[in-house]
Amino acid sequence: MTTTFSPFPSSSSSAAALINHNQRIAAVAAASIRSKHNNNNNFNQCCFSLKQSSSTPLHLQHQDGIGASKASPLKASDNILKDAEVLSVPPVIQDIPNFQQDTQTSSTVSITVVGASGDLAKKKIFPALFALYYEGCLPKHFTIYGYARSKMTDAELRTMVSKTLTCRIDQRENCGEKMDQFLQRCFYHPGQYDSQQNFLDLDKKLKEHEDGRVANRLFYLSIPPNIFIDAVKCASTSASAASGWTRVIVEKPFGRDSESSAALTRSLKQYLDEDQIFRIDHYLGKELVENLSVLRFSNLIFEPLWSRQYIRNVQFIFAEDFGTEGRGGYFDNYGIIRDIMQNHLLQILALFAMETPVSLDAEDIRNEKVKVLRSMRPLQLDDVVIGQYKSHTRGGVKYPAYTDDKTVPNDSLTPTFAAAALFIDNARWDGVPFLMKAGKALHDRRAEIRVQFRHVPGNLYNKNIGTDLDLATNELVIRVQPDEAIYLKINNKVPGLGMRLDRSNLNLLYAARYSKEIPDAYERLLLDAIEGERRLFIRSDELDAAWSLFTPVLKELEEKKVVPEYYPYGSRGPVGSHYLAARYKVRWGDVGSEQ
Ligand SMILES: NC(=O)C1=CN([C@@H]2O[C@H](COP(=O)(O)OP(=O)(O)OC[C@H]3O[C@@H](n4cnc5c(N)ncnc54)[C@H](OP(=O)(O)O)[C@@H]3O)[C@@H](O)[C@H]2O)C=CC1
Ligand SMILES: O=C1O[C@H](COP(=O)(O)O)[C@@H](O)[C@H](O)[C@H]1O
Repeated sequence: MTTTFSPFPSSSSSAAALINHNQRIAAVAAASIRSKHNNNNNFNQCCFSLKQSSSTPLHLQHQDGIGASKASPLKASDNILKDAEVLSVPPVIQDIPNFQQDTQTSSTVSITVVGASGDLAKKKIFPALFALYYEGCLPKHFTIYGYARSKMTDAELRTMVSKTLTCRIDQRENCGEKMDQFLQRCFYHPGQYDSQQNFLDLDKKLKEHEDGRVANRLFYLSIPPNIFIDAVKCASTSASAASGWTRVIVEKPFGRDSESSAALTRSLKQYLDEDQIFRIDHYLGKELVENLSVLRFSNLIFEPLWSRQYIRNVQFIFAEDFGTEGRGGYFDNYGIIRDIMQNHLLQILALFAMETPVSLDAEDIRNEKVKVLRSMRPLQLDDVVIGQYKSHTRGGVKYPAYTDDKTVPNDSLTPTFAAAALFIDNARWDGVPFLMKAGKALHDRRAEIRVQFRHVPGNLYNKNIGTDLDLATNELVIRVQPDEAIYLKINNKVPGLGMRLDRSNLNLLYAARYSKEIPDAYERLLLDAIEGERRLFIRSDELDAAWSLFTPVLKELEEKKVVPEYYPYGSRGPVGSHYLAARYKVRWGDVGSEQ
């Protein structure tokens, strides 16, 4: 018997019954198809995949037998959904993921982490690969190679990687064993990034592991951008897959302005086709960013409000409560606008503001995102405020200034904070300010989207609200991190005989609602790259459009040597950001007691 969570009241709703019935049928079908395809492989016990073949419409696929067997009644008092109960789009099983099919034909995937000795590889890439392995999401035949100039043996790489691996809080079972098994699949090849011979030697080793199977190869460029092209050239000419696909994940920064980004794209395309290039923006892999489209397009209540008619302004806020510690050398050449706004925040904005795509196919979504970006006005200098953190002593602890970093010049004007007002000149968003704010060394860490709705016209309760109508407008907050949540601020009557209103939140706090730990963005993105799912990766025309919005103002800031407003480490950032917001009659939603 199957227990399916339904949003409708028990069996009284025929619509609910129909959905449940369809889900059951689909789940049974899924289980039977899976059992055919899962023979002989141990993977895919709990991975979801959103993948569309070229010929079939897109469906959310359940690859784990959800609903097929586990019965776990939902207690009225227990608001936490068990994995098996999560409501999903009814699964229609028409499209078996590539690598599930691959295992049928005994293909392999070799993943080479180029720059394996580096910070990102240790912090994110190896742990994400292990998490995928742990969850049974990697194909049966896979090999992981670390590649870098540092001298290391396989055993040394394994020791290095093992220090970075953790088990999920809710899945510690057999973790040590799984780690050992995973580490046995990790190898190391030392080499220069511009040496064809070193990559030929890697190719030989990969072939030995591939053992005559159809060989798919994924290269993850986790190296500084100045050596991207050398590595791509060598990997593509000397270590491409002979029989299967070859894909390359490219890390940001994708250039530092329109020209350098276009030059990078041109160089990459000398060696790779666009569909081999996976430009990563890890914010697109974050759970709540993924959920943005679900929220909009699968709930009737939001989409009709999603326009200038009801939305006063939208805010994209990124804050870190630590400085550039350890990355000052990289950061000083880029600054916060390039590091966070031009990519992470702008990508979220595009997803937020796009029209309904024709389907969930990668190209349909990316087409809509490009249209938004191309409808935007290039950012004006007047609409930007920049800041840089300075040293601050609190509680006897001295926090450094940005320029205290040895790798940062003493007279650096590089912004570690920026606020900006952007506009989308299309019918849906004409005149709506889209405000962005991003900063390091601020008082807290957060990433969120805030949607402030218009005032209620002729509000009967205005006199109960007080003079500040702005405070009484509805606000939808999508908190990307930390403590993932979606909440809607509403006005509510305070219980009692009088008529007093207050603001309350309709709150979906993920930790209270879902028991499963949220996967790291890199897990989702690596899995997608292995599956060939491009939806969450940046296409070259998106990148061009994104750069053309920011390049002129970045040039102006540099040419005019605009001095940033200095703010103390651990503060709320420059006051200039409030003046900027006020110019557009906006108040930042993250300020004040009721956030
Ligand atoms: N670290 C992070 O949090 C994030 C990083 N990124 C991006 O990911 C990529 C990798 O970042 P990260 O791991 O921090 O980078 P690192 O500076 O740690 O470099 C990675 C590896 O590249 C090699 N390397 C470093 N500098 C040079 C050089 N000048 N010439 C040749 N090889 C060099 C080193 O390996 P060896 O000496 O062994 O060859 C190093 O271990 C970068 O593009 C970065 O912008 C993106 C988002 C976040
Ligand atoms: O890309 C980057 O992102 C990190 C923040 O990522 P998060 O997932 O930890 O929020 C930021 O610290 C870094 O400067 C930037 O390059």
